[in-house]
Amino acid sequence: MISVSECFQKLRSESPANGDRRQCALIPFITAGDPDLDTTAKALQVLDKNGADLIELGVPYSDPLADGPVIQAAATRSLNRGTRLDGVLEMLKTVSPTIKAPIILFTYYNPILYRGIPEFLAQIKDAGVKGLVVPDLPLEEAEILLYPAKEQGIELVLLVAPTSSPDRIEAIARQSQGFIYLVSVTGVTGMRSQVQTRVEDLLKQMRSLTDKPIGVGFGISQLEHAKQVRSWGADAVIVGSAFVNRLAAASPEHGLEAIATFCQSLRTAIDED
Ligand SMILES: O=P(O)(O)OC[C@@H](O)[C@@H](O)c1c[nH]c2ccccc12
Repeated sequence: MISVSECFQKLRSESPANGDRRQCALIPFITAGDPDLDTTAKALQVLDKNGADLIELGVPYSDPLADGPVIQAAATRSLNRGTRLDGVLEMLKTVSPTIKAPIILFTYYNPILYRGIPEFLAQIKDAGVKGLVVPDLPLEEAEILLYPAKEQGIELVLLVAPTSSPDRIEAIARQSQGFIYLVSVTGVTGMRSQVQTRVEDLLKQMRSLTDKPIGVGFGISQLEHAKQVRSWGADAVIVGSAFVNRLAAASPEHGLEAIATFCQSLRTAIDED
């Protein structure tokens, strides 16, 4: 499995010479263990086969402060089933060699601190994880995680909020590894009726500060949203709640079918001229 950065380099190298029709990565997010870890393993393979370039996998947590109702409910269901980090990593160890999309693990900071940074990083590396997002890790503390992660070949992706000042955006862009996660709206994750046009300005502003890939997430739930974000020049479109919602269907089989179809339709929408 290639790294997060290599994945974006590959996409850029595949973009047409004129450069304006950049390839845009599709990054789905799902919550591990919802409805169960077997289905998560299958879901990762389904997403990989249906157009995902990278995949975000959320470790369920009891206090997901940055998450909206859909992902909070998924985390609760998963925790109630007994999903724990060790089980997620054990599942990943068997699945990651079978998929090409780099896995980006999503976890809040507490579980990392509880396990200890060196131990945590060694275990996720062993499981085949290539990227890490810790939504509640402030930039000021990112370094204590960023450098040890780098040593393990794991790229720590930092988040830019729409309210971040230009200086802060510049500092985050400099530190972020793999790509920069531009959060499109203030508030929590969750499907919204449209993407804020402010994202277009923010993307332009960030382009002038860095040439690192920029992924846009939060509220993207329609094919139109994905096309719009891509037309604004994003290097990746991140979709979470809309996948989590579809996976939580009447049965695991229905859920897997639903995310396969949705992933394929997003892929087509993003690649269309
Ligand atoms: O769910 P949305 O609105 O599509 O947004 C993606 C988001 O779910 C995913 O990237 C994510 C899940 N949990 C997070 C916590 C913080 C930032 C981002 C996330």
